[in-house]
Amino acid sequence: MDFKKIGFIGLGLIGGSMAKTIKRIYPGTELIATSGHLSTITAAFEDHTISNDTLLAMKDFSDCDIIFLCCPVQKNIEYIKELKPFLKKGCILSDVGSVKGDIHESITALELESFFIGGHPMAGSEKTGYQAATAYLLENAYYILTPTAKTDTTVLHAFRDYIASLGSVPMIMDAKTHDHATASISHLPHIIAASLVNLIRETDDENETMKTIAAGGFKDITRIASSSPVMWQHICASNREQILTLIDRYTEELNTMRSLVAERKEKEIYDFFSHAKDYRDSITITSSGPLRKVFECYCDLIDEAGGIATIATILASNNISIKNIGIIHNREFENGVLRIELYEEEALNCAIALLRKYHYTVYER
Ligand SMILES: NC(=O)C1=CN([C@@H]2O[C@H](COP(=O)(O)OP(=O)(O)OC[C@H]3O[C@@H](n4cnc5c(N)ncnc54)[C@H](O)[C@@H]3O)[C@@H](O)[C@H]2O)C=CC1
Ligand SMILES: O=C(O)C(=O)Cc1ccc(O)cc1
Repeated sequence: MDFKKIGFIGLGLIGGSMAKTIKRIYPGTELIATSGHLSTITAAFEDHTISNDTLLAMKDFSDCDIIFLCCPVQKNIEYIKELKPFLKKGCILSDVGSVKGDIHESITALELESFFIGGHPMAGSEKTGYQAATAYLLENAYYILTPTAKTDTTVLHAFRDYIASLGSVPMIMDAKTHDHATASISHLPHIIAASLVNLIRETDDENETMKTIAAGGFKDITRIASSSPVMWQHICASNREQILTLIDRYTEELNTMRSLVAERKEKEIYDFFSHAKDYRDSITITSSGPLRKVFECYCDLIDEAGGIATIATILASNNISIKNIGIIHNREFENGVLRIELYEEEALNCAIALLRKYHYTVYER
């Protein structure tokens, strides 16, 4: 299937990243977009991602082969009604929203099932807006597709292959399974992060002692509390039932822990953390998705001129190619450490053994 012209309604972090990815991989595809703000359209026109430089009406999307709805979830649903009269025959209507049940209900009510394939890239960040969009955000990320009962199989496969050609990893499932899973692994965590931040905001003293000394753990677990409030307001309204069930289940979990602490049940408290650790350790951590495994180690730099060159020479003279190398400073390595990325596991293991042989301190994570 040849997708020559693609439209975006909403061009923020996700819509903008989709558009930039498509332009990178298929520079000949014409992309058009509308958004809440003209400045977004101007920016995307000026960087040559889209071909229009004004806000568009729904009729302007009538010759698109694919239309991606990329606004907050309830706004996407509103747009479907407005778009209906202008969908050309064979156009694929899709979305990138974090909730799928609601939009499928509207699609059914509007008898648009043959046009619609729901979508949800499982990547993103706490940032918002076109300025945060990148042509690589969705690379290697799972991209869930939720077809309708009336989606043509050939069309579904063509769309799935197109998503794969953009570098994401398509996964087909039904809307209910999607909403149940995302309520657990995404929606509840965002609620917990925000509630934790609000708790600290409300209980901190006038010197902001808590905010000042907030350690890495607090920052790690609350990064997503910086996400768009309007986006999360829409998600909570749209996946209401699943989220309510999860909040109840989580409240039970907290109450159980509360009782264990109150009753000083040391063995059970140990088990609580130990079970969590084992399960968390079993979750593969990759930089942005399921495919990319990073083969990296961290090495203390000896403070002398040519320190990096010495390490590079040791590796090169043993036929180990370096994929990436650089000094990083973070919470864990405040004074800086050399991050070395290799191409494969065997090379990583050899590099670690070699560097240790030369008395470097090497950290694996
Ligand atoms: N932020 C993330 O990490 C992820 C978000 N999503 C989903 O992607 C969708 C978009 O989210 P983001 O790109 O993060 O948000 P964003 O805030 O970066 O962009 C939203 C876009 O929708 C437009 N918009 C908002 N209200 C509008 C209105 N009333 N009329 C016209 N345009 C309007 C904005 O102008 C902007 O172009 C949401 O449905 C969200 O659930 C999916 C995966 C990850
Ligand atoms: O930044 C993060 O870790 C996220 O969790 C981003 C995110 C937000 C919403 C989604 O529907 C999917 C991914």
